[in-house]
Amino acid sequence: MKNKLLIHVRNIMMIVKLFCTKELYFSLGLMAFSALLAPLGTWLFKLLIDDLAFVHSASAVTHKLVVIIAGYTVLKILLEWFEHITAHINNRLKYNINREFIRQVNKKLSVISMEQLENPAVYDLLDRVQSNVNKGILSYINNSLSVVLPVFSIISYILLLININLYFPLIAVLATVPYLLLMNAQGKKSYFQAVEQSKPLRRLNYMYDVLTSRRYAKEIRMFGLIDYFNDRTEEIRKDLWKEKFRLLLHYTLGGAFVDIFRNIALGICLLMTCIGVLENRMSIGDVMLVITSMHAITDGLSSMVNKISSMNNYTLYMEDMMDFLDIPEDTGGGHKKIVDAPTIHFKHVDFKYPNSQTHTLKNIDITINKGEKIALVGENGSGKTTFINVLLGLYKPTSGEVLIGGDPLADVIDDFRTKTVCVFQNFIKYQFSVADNIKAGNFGEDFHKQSLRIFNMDSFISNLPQGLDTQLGQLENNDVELSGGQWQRLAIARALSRAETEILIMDEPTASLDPKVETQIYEEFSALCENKTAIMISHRLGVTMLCDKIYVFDQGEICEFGSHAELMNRRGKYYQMYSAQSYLYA
Ligand SMILES: Nc1ncnc2c1ncn2[C@@H]1O[C@H](COP(=O)(O)OP(=O)(O)OP(=O)(O)O)[C@@H](O)[C@H]1O
Repeated sequence: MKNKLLIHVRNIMMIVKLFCTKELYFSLGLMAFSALLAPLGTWLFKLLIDDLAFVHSASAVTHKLVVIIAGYTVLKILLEWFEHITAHINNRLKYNINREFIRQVNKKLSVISMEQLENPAVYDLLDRVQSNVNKGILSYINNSLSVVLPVFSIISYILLLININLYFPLIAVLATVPYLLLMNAQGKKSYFQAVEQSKPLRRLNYMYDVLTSRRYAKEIRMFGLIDYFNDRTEEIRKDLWKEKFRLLLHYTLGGAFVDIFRNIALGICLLMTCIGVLENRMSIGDVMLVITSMHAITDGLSSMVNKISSMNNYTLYMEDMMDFLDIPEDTGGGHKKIVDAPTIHFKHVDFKYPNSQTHTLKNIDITINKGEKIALVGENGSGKTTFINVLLGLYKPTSGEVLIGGDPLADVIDDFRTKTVCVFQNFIKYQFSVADNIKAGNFGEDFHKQSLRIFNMDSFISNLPQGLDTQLGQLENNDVELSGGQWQRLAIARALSRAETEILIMDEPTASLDPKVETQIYEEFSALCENKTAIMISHRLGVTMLCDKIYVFDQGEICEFGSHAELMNRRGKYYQMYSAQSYLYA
């Protein structure tokens, strides 16, 4: 177990490095000043009571009394002002930290390798980071301030109390020890509970999503699944809360028990002070001062202990943040090497998904030359999309190698990705304007308008209410929702918007298109892919006739390849698949 103090120092340094702003220093200064002024108020109040004890008529209001009341009033005004200003600065501080935190997490998320994202332990960590660390960092900072600040006022109150009785501060400190032990134990328990509950919580959030999301609404209603999902959600929620309530009950009972020590300590000091007043050794003002100071010391210490224990608790969340920042990144190799000729060579590639027992790709050994038009066909689950994932460097081969122009993919991946566009099977339907949807394919930059000429995209867009500026989706009332096929056409237009693309990959490009647009795509195919390497995955074998070569996948292996004519002559798997669909192309 590492030294906790060192861990706190390291965490605070990380926070300061990542998030520190002038607001933090200003807020710290104001809070320290307020903490020093508070005991001064108690002391003025004691003087006031002692003075009053000797005044017997209104006319005898002494000059000293007026000065004390004025001083006390000014002090109170100042303290309240500081409180308001600190609250305002803290809000700005929270906003800055929040913004910076989200930026850091998003930056990291975008470079975590796909293999890591497949790992359930990493997924749990991401969940914990996203749901806890934001809160954790803010609490950590607030707590570290709150640990330091009471020190000033506690010392001032101890000095006030020592004047009355040397042992009172010691009694106050000892009375807080049980609280320290309790808080330490509870902080650890609640973290481990959070870790344990992260999996069922993720399932619960998924169920909420299924129940409330617009995209599932149709199916949920049609299959009458509301009660079924509500019951399953309730089951998970009940289990989670049973455990949470158990821990909360421990907190409540433990808190009630340790409070006894603090109140007994206060009782003892009060009794000794009252005896002192009766014996004329102490004043009435001293009684008020003892009560206020004892409360201030025990509350201050409890709050410090509470904050330290929360810091320990949040240290574990901070550890999550550190682990998160340490997750290996898919930096794309970080190489500046340029792809000369984008010849793709899969050299005896095997691939297995991280959580899978079997290989999804087996001994794939093919070369795709620059400018070739390739079709990948095969039954569902035969490995076509996985082949593309490995080609794009989203997953690394388990064995074998992918070479681009003779260089290992990792060495040229940055340049390869700028020269390659892919329309994924589950492409994103951005709830942006049409123009922004297309720009997303061109690194967010303006695009070449001729990319819209394909299969009448330009006339389709000009018929939309605001043309290229039409907002798509369902975020606002006037947004326009497209059909599945229209979204798919837009996704293809997005892919073609980047003029310098050399490799065009399309996974099921015509799946949602009507036969008219599909035919149009086939007619325009050569123009679309002019001078480009094109790789198409398709179950509709009409497109394969336009390709130079067809690779037939079967259970992760390439069982046949050749041109349409060659494969038809061969009368193997491709022939069977094509014959089954031939009525479509008659
Ligand atoms: N992330 C994943 N983790 C584990 N196994 C996966 C993952 N993605 C796909 N698989 C498995 O890999 C196999 C090949 O899937 P892939 O998506 O490559 O097939 P496909 O030929 O593209 O299928 P389809 O024609 O249905 O799109 C399937 O058995 C699938 O279950």
